[in-house]
Amino acid sequence: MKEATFVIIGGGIAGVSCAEGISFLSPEESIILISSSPVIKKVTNLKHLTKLLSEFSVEERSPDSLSETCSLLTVINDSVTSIDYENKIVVTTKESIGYERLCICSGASPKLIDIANPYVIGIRDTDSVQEFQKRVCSSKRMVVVGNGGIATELVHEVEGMEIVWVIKDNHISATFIDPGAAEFFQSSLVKSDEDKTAPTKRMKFSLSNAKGSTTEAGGAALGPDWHSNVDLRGILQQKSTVTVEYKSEVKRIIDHVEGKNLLSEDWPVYVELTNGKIYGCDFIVSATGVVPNTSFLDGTGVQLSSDGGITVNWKMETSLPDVYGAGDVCTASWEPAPQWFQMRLWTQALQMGTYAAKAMVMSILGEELLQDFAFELFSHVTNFFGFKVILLGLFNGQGLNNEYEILLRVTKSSEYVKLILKDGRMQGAVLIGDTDLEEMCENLILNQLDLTPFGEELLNPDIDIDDYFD
Ligand SMILES: Cc1cc2nc3c(=O)[nH]c(=O)nc-3n(C[C@H](O)[C@H](O)[C@H](O)COP(=O)(O)OP(=O)(O)OC[C@H]3O[C@@H](n4cnc5c(N)ncnc54)[C@H](O)[C@@H]3O)c2cc1C
Ligand SMILES: NC(=O)C1=CN([C@@H]2O[C@H](COP(=O)(O)OP(=O)(O)OC[C@H]3O[C@@H](n4cnc5c(N)ncnc54)[C@H](O)[C@@H]3O)[C@@H](O)[C@H]2O)C=CC1
Repeated sequence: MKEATFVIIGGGIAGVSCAEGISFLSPEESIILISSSPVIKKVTNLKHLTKLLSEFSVEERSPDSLSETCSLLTVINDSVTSIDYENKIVVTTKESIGYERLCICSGASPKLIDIANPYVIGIRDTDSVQEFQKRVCSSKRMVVVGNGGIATELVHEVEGMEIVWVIKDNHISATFIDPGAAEFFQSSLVKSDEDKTAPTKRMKFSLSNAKGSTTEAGGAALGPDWHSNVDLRGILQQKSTVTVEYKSEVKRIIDHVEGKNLLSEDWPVYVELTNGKIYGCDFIVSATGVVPNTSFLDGTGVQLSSDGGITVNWKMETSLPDVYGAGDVCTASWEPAPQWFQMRLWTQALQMGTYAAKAMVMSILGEELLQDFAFELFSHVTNFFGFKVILLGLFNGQGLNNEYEILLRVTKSSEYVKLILKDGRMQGAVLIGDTDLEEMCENLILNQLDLTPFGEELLNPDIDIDDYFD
């Protein structure tokens, strides 16, 4: 039987950063990484924008490429089928592997609205993007269900199609942004070019009187800009049109025969929405979140959280002895720092993988572990509708029970800045466009300075606010 001091399940960002972390801290220990996917995901071009915000590329590499940084690492391309935690053995389809410490980084899979319907697809890995591209290039209309990261990206990227976007909420991209930011992006939905103008709004208001807006296992998940090298063009010779169906869900999916009778239009498949409308389309994208890959743990009694993730404590330990978890597969179940919470994102997969490595190495050495600084503040940088989007801390007032103030500055088609303040102290920020405010906001959230004396000047575009804090 093969054996290693450290065994890792998963070749996504969490698993690979865990292997690299162990090799860095304990280069003389053996590591086996088992992954169902033949390629591994490696973080490259890491660029720190601030202490906690970082941008990076994610590359698909052959497992051999890891030998540069991890000399005692063996990568096995196989699927884990079960774990015998009492005897410290991982069972794959071909063999059994012994461990001293195990880290589960098996990621998540798309949670589809109808897993059995061939017209419903999800997007997660390279294979699923190829399938998506195949559908797009021969289609006129798709229905996109969901209002998170994938739906937001697709609606912007796909050309030459009619897109019907079905969302439960009353504004777009609700997983990430507030109604005000959604309004800022709204012009991008009609894909027109607007002039950049001077700031149109700069105001301070409390939430209550804010106007209108209150403010199983496939490959590893895709990397940033996954769509940039994929031709996502439908068969219509025009820009895509987007029809948003707000506050609605898919009530049922209707087959070709019944749908044609109901609608007198000929489409491969139809959806009936909870608002009573029926749309025919070529296919349906279910961008409705993820479900952690844990089926190989059935029968172990491992503690799972209500979202299906493996419960982990602040040391990334699961409820099974010497078994750790990191990335999308796990649910952070410790008392978080006031401005941190979990979202299933690259940055957190990287941070958790690296930190789990440290926790496992410290536990073997019997040394004390301290909580990582990365878990002090939620931070995320991404790109929506062609704009840089930075989210810091409680960027949507999460957990503040609507008891906060918003400072807002909007320059149409250029920037959207929203700061969340409670008792004069900054709790979170949404920075869209090239605002250059990320460092200041990060510092102000971390140091909890009383900002009452600055008032609205904090967002005065004519004042270099950094001068105040030098
Ligand atoms: C289309 C798309 C776009 C995204 N865009 C962004 C973005 O812009 N920014 C961002 O921060 N996040 C983004 N994400 C989320 C991000 O990709 C994930 O949070 C992150 O990659 C999770 O990494 P992970 O290592 O935990 O899991 P995964 O990447 O899912 O890796 C899991 C690994 O485990 C392996 N595995 C699973 N089960 C087994 C088994 N039984 N045996 C052996 N191996 C197994 C898989 O093959 C895979 O190698 C996006 C996700 C998708 C799908
Ligand atoms: N730029 C970024 O940061 C991106 C991040 N991602 C990440 O990848 C993962 C997968 O992305 P998404 O699938 O977009 O998940 P998500 O968690 O971002 O969004 C899921 C959306 O689906 C909705 N939903 C759930 N069940 C539904 C149902 N039955 N009917 C209608 N709507 C339903 C939710 O309300 C939510 O709007 C997530 O972890 C996400 O954070 C994905 C793409 C881009």
